[in-house]
Amino acid sequence: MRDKLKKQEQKRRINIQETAVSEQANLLPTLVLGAGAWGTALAMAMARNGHETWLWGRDKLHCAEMQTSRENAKYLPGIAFPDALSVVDDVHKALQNCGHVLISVPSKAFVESLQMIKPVLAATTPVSWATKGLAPDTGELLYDVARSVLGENHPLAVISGPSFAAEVAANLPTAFTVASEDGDFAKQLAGLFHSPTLRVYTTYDVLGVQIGGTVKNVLAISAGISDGLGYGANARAALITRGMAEIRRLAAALGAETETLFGLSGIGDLILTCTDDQSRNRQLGLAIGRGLSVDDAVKFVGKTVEGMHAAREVMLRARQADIEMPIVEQVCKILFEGYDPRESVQALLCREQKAELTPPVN
Ligand SMILES: NC(=O)C1=CN([C@@H]2O[C@H](COP(=O)(O)OP(=O)(O)OC[C@H]3O[C@@H](n4cnc5c(N)ncnc54)[C@H](OP(=O)(O)O)[C@@H]3O)[C@@H](O)[C@H]2O)C=CC1
Ligand SMILES: O=C(CO)COP(=O)(O)O
Repeated sequence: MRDKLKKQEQKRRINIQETAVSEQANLLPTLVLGAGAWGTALAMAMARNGHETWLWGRDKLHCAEMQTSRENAKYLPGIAFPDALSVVDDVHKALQNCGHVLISVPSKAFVESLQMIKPVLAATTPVSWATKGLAPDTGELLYDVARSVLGENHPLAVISGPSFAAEVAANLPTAFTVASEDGDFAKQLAGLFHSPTLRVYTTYDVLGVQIGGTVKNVLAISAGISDGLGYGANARAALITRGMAEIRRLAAALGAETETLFGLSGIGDLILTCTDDQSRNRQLGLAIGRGLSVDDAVKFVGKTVEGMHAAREVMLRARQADIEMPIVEQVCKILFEGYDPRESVQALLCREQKAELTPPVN
C-alpha cells in the first residue's frame, strides 16, 4: 500500500514537472517586436537564460546589420547577442510560429503593432508588452487597447519597473514586475526572464502597474526641469513625494491597488527616472530647465520621451476622474502652452496651504 502511494506521489511530481516545462515551452520561441533599446535588452535577457528568442525591427537595414554584427550597435553598442537570440526579417512567418509575442515599441506605435499582429497570430497566443504610456489622443490604458484590438482569447501581460535598458543588457542587477490577470501567464513570463541578475515579480494589478509606469515619465520631466533650474535636492525630493501623491490619487480614482504604487512599478520606477540622468524623460526636463525651448530640448535629447506624449493624456484622465494633479498640470503648461518653468514652480509653491494628513473622522 505504502509503495503504491509512493509511486502515485512520484507520478504526480513528474506530472507537475512536465506541466511546468511544457507551460514554459508554450511561450517559446518568443518574438520581440521592436528592436530599440528596451526590446533588445529584454530579448537578450531571455536568450541568456537559453530561451529561443526572435527579435524583429521595422528597419530592414538595421536588422541586417544586427544579423551580421550580432549586436544592436544603434541602441546598445558593444554588447554581444547571446546564442539563443536571432534577428528575424520575415515577421509574418515569425508570428505564425512563435509561442508568445512581446511588444516593445513606443506608445504611439502600439495600436499599429497590435493591428499588424492580429490577423496573423494564432487564436490564443499570449501577448505582452513593455511599452509605457497611454493611447495617444484617447488616453486609454494599453491593456484596454490590446483587449479591444485582440479580443478575449489572448492572455495579456504588462512588463514594468525600474529598469534602464543599458543596465539590463549589461547584466547588472535589476528587478521588475510582470502584471497579468492570468496568473499562469504572469508566472510563465516571469520565468523566461528570471536569472541571478534579474529578479521578476508578478502581480494581477495590471491597472496599478500601467498607471505607475505612465505617470512617472511625466514626473521625471518635472524633476529634470527643477534640477536644470538648479533648484537642488530638497525641491527634487518634494517633487518625487508630491508626485507620488498624484499617482496615488489617479490610481485610487481608476480602481488600482494602492499597494502597487509602493512597489517596483510605482515608487521604484519613479525614483529611478526622477534621479538618474540615463532617463530620457529627465534629460528632456534638464534641457528645458537649463534654458532650451521645448522644441530644441526635444531635438537635443533626440530619443523616445514617453512623458511628453503621456502628459496630456494623464491630465485628460485626471480631469475625467475629477482629481487634482498640479505637477502634471504644470508640466503640460510648460510643454504645450509656452509657460516659463520658473513661473510654473512659483505656481506650485503658491498653491493654497494643504494638510499632508488629516486626523480620521470618528
Ligand atoms: N529604454 C528603456 O530603458 C526602457 C524603455 N521602456 C519603454 O519601452 C518602450 C520602447 O522604448 P525604447 O526601446 O527605449 O525606445 P527606442 O527609441 O530605443 O526604440 C524604439 C523602437 O521602436 C521602433 N518603432 C518606432 N516606431 C515603430 C513603429 N511604428 N512600428 C514598429 N517599430 C517602431 C523603433 O524603430 P526604429 O529604430 O526603426 O526607429 C525602435 O526599434 C517605450 O514605451 C519606453 O517607455 C520601458 C522600460 C525601460
Ligand atoms: O522606463 C524607464 C526605466 O524604467 C526608462 O526611462 P526613460 O524612458 O525616461 O529613459
